[in-house]
Order: sequence, then C-alpha cells, then structure tokens
Amino acid sequence: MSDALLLEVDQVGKKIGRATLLEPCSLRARNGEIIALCGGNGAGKSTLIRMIAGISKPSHGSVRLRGVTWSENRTKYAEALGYMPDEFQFGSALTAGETLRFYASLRGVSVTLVYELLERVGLADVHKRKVSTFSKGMRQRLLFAQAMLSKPPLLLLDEPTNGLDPYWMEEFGRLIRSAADEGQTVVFSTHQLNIAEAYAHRALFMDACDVRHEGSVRELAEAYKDYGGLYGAFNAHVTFKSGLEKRA
Ligand SMILES: Nc1ncnc2c1ncn2[C@@H]1O[C@H](COP(=O)(O)OP(=O)(O)OP(=O)(O)O)[C@@H](O)[C@H]1O
Repeated sequence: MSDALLLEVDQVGKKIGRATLLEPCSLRARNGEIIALCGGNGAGKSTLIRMIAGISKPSHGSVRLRGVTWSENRTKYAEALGYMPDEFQFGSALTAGETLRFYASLRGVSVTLVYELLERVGLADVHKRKVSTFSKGMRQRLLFAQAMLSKPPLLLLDEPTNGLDPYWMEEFGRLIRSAADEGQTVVFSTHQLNIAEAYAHRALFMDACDVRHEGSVRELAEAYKDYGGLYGAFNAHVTFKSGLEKRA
C-alpha cells in the first residue's frame, strides 16, 4: 500500500426531494487499499458507490479521483475507474467472450487481456456460451471481469460476491488482494462480513443512510475477537435502522 491518495470523498450526501438517501460522509482511499462498505439493506452503500462512480450527482460535497472531480475532467476520472453495479443486464444475444471483447474495444484494451481475465474468473471454458444461459454467479464473475478490464486504479464493486458460491467467494477475495498488491484500490460493498474481515484493510459501517463507524479491519477484529470479530464490531456500532430512506 502506498501513501498516494487516490480517492477523496468529501462530505458527500444525497437528497431526493424530502428524502435523505445519504447523510454527508467522507472517505479517503490510498493506492493499494481495500475498503469494505458494510451495512444492512437500505443503509446507503449503493448510493455512496453510485456517487463515486459518477452516475449519481451528490446533493452536497465532492468526490475527487486522481485529484479531479467528474465535472472537471470526465475522461481522467472515468479512466481511473472500473465499476461493477449491483444490478446489470448484459446483451442476451452475445457470448461471454463477445461481451468482454465489446467492453475491451470501448476501453481500448487488448483482446489478449480478455482471455486472461476470462481465465481468472473461471469462464474461459464457457466463453462461447451466450450470457443469457449463465447462472447468477457466472454473470457476476463476468461483470467483475468487465470492471477489471483496463486495470483501473480504482475498482468500485457493488455487492460483488452476491450469488457467488463459497469457492468463488474466496477466489474473489484473492483476486482483489492481488489487485491491491499491484497498487489498485478496491472499494466494495458487502453483506459478507467474513469476506470483509479476511480481505479488506478498512471497513465503513453504514446504517440508516449514514456512516456509523470507520476503522482498520485488523484492529476492529482484534478488539472484538471474543464477540465474533468484525461481526461483533459491526453489531456494536450499527443498530439496524435500515430499510427506509429518512424524510425531513
Ligand atoms: N430513487 C430513490 N428515491 C428515494 N429513495 C431512494 C432511492 N434510491 C434509494 N433510495 C433509498 O435510499 C436508501 C439507501 O439505499 P441504497 O440502495 O443505497 O442502500 P444499500 O445499502 O445499497 O442497500 P442494499 O444492501 O439493500 O442493496 C434506502 O433507504 C432506499 O430506500
């Protein structure tokens, strides 16, 4: 992990009408850091991720990636980012290989990398199959490969382990660790606190559209080791008021 700051989320919040989707919150991420956003349903994880991804405009605050905001330099910002949304429909007529080649051509990435990535996410043998025949976990792995295509400085992953079997859940952990070892920063949301504990450096605990606590995963797991590790730390900081957006 280096000291270089890649991502600066500064008092970013979101309101739609009278509803508060996210209370103003801040987050800094350095190169090579893995950060887990943990929280129950409706806690605000996707809202925060979408604002970092540049697809939802904050009502307050700013997000800087490589020193620029989305509106200041869209190209520099977008090139620094690989985004895996929580829900996505691939074109059903395309095979896995065609799908990834399509995204590679959009980003000017070599086809050699496409097959290397299909191998890494365990889809090389089925690259000629149409994505419409894939299971949920297989589509998740393809979506993850899509986010990793250009080896972006920031991997922004919304519930990436959703639908993965135990083998691929662990493998996902190893893939993000090796990305971080190569200097990529990973911000991911998850309901799997064991994955956050095993692979993330830092965790943000979110609830009721607010960040309740932020800390080093190692320190939190150690402090709560007699209470279930990170799970115990999460329970100590989060009161589960999730589910509905706040209204003024
Ligand atoms: N377009 C919208 N209009 C009003 N409220 C919204 C809108 N989108 C999301 N919300 C609300 O914002 C809050 C945060 O939602 P968000 O999707 O960020 O939660 P999440 O932590 O990702 O949840 P999950 O784990 O269920 O995916 C929720 O209360 C949700 O109901």
